[in-house]
Amino acid sequence: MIYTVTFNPSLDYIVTVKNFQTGMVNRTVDEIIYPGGKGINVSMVLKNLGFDNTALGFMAGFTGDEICRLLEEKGVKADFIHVEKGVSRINVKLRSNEESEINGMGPAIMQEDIKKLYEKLDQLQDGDVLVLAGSIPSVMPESMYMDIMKHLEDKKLNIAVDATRDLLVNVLPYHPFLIKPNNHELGEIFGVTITDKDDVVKYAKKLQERGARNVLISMAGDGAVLVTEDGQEFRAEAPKGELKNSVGAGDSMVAGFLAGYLSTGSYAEAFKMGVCTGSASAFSEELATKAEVQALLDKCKNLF
Ligand SMILES: Nc1ncnc2c1ncn2[C@@H]1O[C@H](COP(=O)(O)OP(=O)(O)O)[C@@H](O)[C@H]1O
Ligand SMILES: O=P(O)(O)OC[C@H]1O[C@](O)(COP(=O)(O)O)[C@@H](O)[C@@H]1O
Repeated sequence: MIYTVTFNPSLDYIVTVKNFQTGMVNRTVDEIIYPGGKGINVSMVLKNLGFDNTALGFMAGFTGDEICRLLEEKGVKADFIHVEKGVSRINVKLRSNEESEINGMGPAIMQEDIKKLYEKLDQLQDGDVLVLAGSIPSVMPESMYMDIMKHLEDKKLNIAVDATRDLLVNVLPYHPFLIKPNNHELGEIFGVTITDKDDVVKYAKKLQERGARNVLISMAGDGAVLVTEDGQEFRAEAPKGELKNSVGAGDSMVAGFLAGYLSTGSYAEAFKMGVCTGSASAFSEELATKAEVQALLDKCKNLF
């Protein structure tokens, strides 16, 4: 089975404003709400690609109820823990001359809620895939994902982690199957700015030296790089197309990579599938469908 964990789900409120001006009243010309949060997006795309999975995590308040309702409407299996205080986030994605995001910090999660999550995770079996993705509420320790991996150390799981800074770096000694920082997040870890693919490979390998098995680095419109545990290295330019909504492109890439790997056992195929799923979501208003991904795979054979 595949499980995703989203500590900090969201409603993504995507608004378009012409010529956004700070300090002024701005009015939207388009607005839409999607369920979001990194693990949830991975679950939705895996479902679109035909991979049964369960979304785990924490929900709170009326926004949490709406996220659950939207997921049910989409047929995504979910088993969330409802926390007592606060509300799940509404993350604002502002599209104007530039894209800006305001992501909330999320409601507090109590120790007894964490205990309930561990009870669910204790049901995982050898061979299962677990995705730990996204930020955690600001009051929680940056060791959270590491603590989960440590707790599950005796099971033979493939664990993917998509997080930033210490939340990610702390898991490396526990040998995550996959990590997927983007090039900016990779640079942030080492205190450098990374733009070219030689540097991406250099720093991705440093994360492998610290324990990561496979490191997938996304570079938005500049493509992606993968370094694998068996010493292979893959680079690709991004597929060309009209950018419609990049929110969730990274999460789609994680879902595509896992789907590709689970169906073929090949890192080359997983990489292609990851890149094309990320781009198919970027070229679509909503998250990529299987047909959109397949069309891009067919069109982009020359990129790989
Ligand atoms: N503008 C774009 N054009 C083509 N592909 C894109 C674009 N933006 C994102 N993608 C695809 O989605 C993947 C993940 O995007 P990225 O923005 O790097 O992730 P994240 O959202 O995690 O920062 C990229 O590697 C690429 O394949
Ligand atoms: O948990 P974080 O890091 O605040 O990110 C949450 C946000 O990221 C998203 O999961 C999208 O992520 P990507 O664009 O990186 O794929 C949104 O749905 C959500 O609002």
